Formats: sequence, structure tokens, C-alpha cells
Amino acid sequence: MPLTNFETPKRYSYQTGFLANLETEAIPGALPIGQNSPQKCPYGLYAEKISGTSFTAPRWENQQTWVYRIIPSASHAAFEAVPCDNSLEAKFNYIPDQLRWDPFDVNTDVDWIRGLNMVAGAGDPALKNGVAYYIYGATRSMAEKTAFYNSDGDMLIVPQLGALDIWTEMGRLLVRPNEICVLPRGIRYRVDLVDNQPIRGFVLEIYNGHFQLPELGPIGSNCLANARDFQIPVAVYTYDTKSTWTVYTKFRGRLFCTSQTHTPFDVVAWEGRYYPYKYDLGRFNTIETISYDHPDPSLNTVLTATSNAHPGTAIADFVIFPPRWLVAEDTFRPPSYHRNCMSEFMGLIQGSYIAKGGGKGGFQAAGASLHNCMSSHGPDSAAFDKASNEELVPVKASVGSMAFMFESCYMVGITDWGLTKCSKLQPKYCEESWGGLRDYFQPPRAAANGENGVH
Ligand SMILES: O=C(O)Cc1cc(O)ccc1O
Ligand SMILES: [Fe+2]
Repeated sequence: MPLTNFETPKRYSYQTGFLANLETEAIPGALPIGQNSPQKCPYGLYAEKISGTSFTAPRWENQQTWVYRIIPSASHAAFEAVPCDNSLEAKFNYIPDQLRWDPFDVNTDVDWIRGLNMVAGAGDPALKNGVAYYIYGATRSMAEKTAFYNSDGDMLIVPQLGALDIWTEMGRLLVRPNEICVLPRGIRYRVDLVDNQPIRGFVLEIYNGHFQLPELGPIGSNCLANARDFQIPVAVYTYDTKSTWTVYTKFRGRLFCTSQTHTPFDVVAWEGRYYPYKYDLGRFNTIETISYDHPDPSLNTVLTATSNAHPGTAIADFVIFPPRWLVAEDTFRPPSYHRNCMSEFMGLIQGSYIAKGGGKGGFQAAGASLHNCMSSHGPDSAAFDKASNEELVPVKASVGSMAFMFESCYMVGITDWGLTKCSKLQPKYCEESWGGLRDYFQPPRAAANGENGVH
């Protein structure tokens, strides 16, 4: 069964439609009708507008949401810098080596904020230009009466272990392994564990723009990730104007906090296109060849963040490798050897990946790899030998597996945490993967004798 089709437990409720202009009210009549800012909002609520794009962004990309809340978010104390040991800053070492990491740890005794570590990235959030890749691992829910928002970019979260119960200003999301969610910049949220189970996974943060569905070109108007399968929370609020809440933010890679005497989760109704959402990867409608050769992995793009400077070139594509039938005839079915001007960061949620050995020292679930701009890579020697000799019957590949790739036009740098502090880098990745590639060259006899320019 290729589809996950996760059930929605009762306490979560969603609306659907990627980038749809939605409206939701936890109390009927809480949304003003026909206007955003009446002199007095229904039920004595305050109107607050959250702009996810500049006011004058073109209509197709304009993302704004009006929230109707009990106390405006502006009512809080001054921010204070918070000391922080984890790797959150965009400070990079740039090296061309192919890199692979063993499965990352589930950090003990930390919550979502302290369990986030940037492993690699590019650019600078202050210039709204770049990407960052994180590993998260935590064994604790965020402390009571705390919330977080990211000032630097939108975060696409890819859980690998454990479910996240994410309470956002716009409502609640349950996000499990094989699902993803996107938390746009500025939106307040908190992350709780489910049944106290540890969590681990990956994050793709984009400093510029927002995620979009990829163009489908000749594929037509359906397939890949369909708009209707994106789930957006409905409004749900708590009424708490008494207790003290601490709100943290990551602001240019540094942590700050402020306090307020009201909950950030007091939005009774909202309306707009700027909101968090989730997607079940099992619903991805995969396209593959039914004839020959290996199509580019862009066919498996779930979401893309374009570099507006250059159409067709993404600052980040989120690409998956789901279970699918491979039927190509007279074809080397895995990806071939290649070099890419885009950089490829890959992770494994579960199972194995077609071009790489798994097991200890291989490409394992909860592990990752980086093949930077123009760094040569491809199947390891064992995968090459297998794929060039296997009988080409139709096979269901990657059953029970889910690998993914963050592909970026940027040259990607590695943080100190990614290079040394995490202690997961495999020292002999390149040599062990490709050092053993054998010479199978069989020239015609004349050439082997040194004729025809071959010596
Ligand atoms: O390097 C990789 O394994 C990722 C990848 C997959 C694919 O099917 C084609 C090209 C590519 O870079
Ligand atoms: Fe690749």
C-alpha cells in the first residue's frame, strides 16, 4: 500500500488547499464580515495583520493573514538575549568534499528550541538570502507557557522519529514521520511530544520567499503533491490573560526572549493565506519512466522555493524518493554518476536508498549526506555492480523507505557542529563509496594494442 493516509485524531481538525485563502472561527461570528478592521471587532477581539510578503507583492505570491485575538502580540516586555549552546548561527566552513553523517542522536533532556542544530547552509538571514539545514532531537516538550517563533525564515520540518504536537497561533497540527509541515516565519508556536516519546528529524529553513508547489509543465494539472492534500489547522484558542508567558525567537541565528501576561494562542478567528500547513508524503503521486533511462529527480519535487532572480532555479527544492515501480528497460536504474551545479543534501527517514548501501557506516535512517556544488557522486561500487547486472523485471523499489533531498542553487557550507561537534561525520565516505570502482573497460583489440591513439 503506497499511501500513508494517516488518520486525523479527534483533537486536530484541518481545512485543505495549498495557498488557498481560508477563513476559520472558533466562535461563530468572530470574523468580521466584509471588512478586516471594523471600529470594534466582534466579541471585543483585536484585529492584527501578519504579512508574510511585502504589501505590494504580486497577487499570486501575496501572503497575508488577519487574526482576531484577545490581546495583540505587541503587548510584551523588551527582548533579552538568551545564551545558547546549540548551533543556530549561519557561520560556515566551505569544503568541496562529499560528506556523510551517521544517524544523529536524539539529544537528551532538551526541548525543541535547544534540540535544534544547524548542520549546513548558505547565506544570511539579515539579507533574506540563503538556506539552512538543521537536525533536531529532543526528549522534552517545551516548558509550560513558552512559545517560539523564527524571525529568520520559513521552516519545513521532516520528522524522522516521534510525532510533534505543534500548537500554533492558527491552530494545532499533529506531524508524524512520513509527514512534513511548514511553519512560516513569525508565526508563534510551541512543540510538545506525543505520549512523551522522543523526537528526531530534519529542518529546511529558507531565508527568502516561501514554498510553492512546483510547476507541472507537460505533466498537466494533477500529480506530484496535489493542492488538496495540504492540511491547515482551524482556529482554536485558549483564554489566559493572567499568567506569564515567555516567547523565544531566533533572530539572525541568535536566541532572544520576551515575556507577556497573556497566551500567544488566543486567536479566536483568522482569515488569509499566511499559515502553517502539513502534508502526508504517502499522498505524493509519483511519476517515473515507463520506457527507459533515469529521469531527473526534479520529478519528485514536493515543494520548491524559487530564486526569483532565475526562473527554474530553486534556492531549495524539497524532493522525495518514495516507494515506486521501476520498469525501465535496458537501463541502469539508479541515478548515474554525476556532478551538479546545485548542491544536494540528502536524509533518510526510513528504509534504504537505491544508490547507497545501508547498514553500519552506510546511508542510514536518521543519517544524512551532502554532495556540494560540482562534487562528483553517484551509486557506490556495490550499488553499481548490482544495478548493472540485475535482471530488468518490473520491481517495486524503496518499499517501506523514504529518502529525501534538499537541493539548492547555493554552495552549501558546513557549521562547526556539522563538521566536528556532532561527531557523526563518516571519515572515509568518499573512499569507501567510490574508491573501489573497478575498471571494466573492454576496448576493441586494436585499441588495446596501443593503436587508434590509445596508449
Ligand atoms: O545523488 C543522488 O542520489 C540524488 C539524485 C537522485 C536521482 O534520481 C538523480 C540525480 C540525483 O542527484
Ligand atoms: Fe546527486
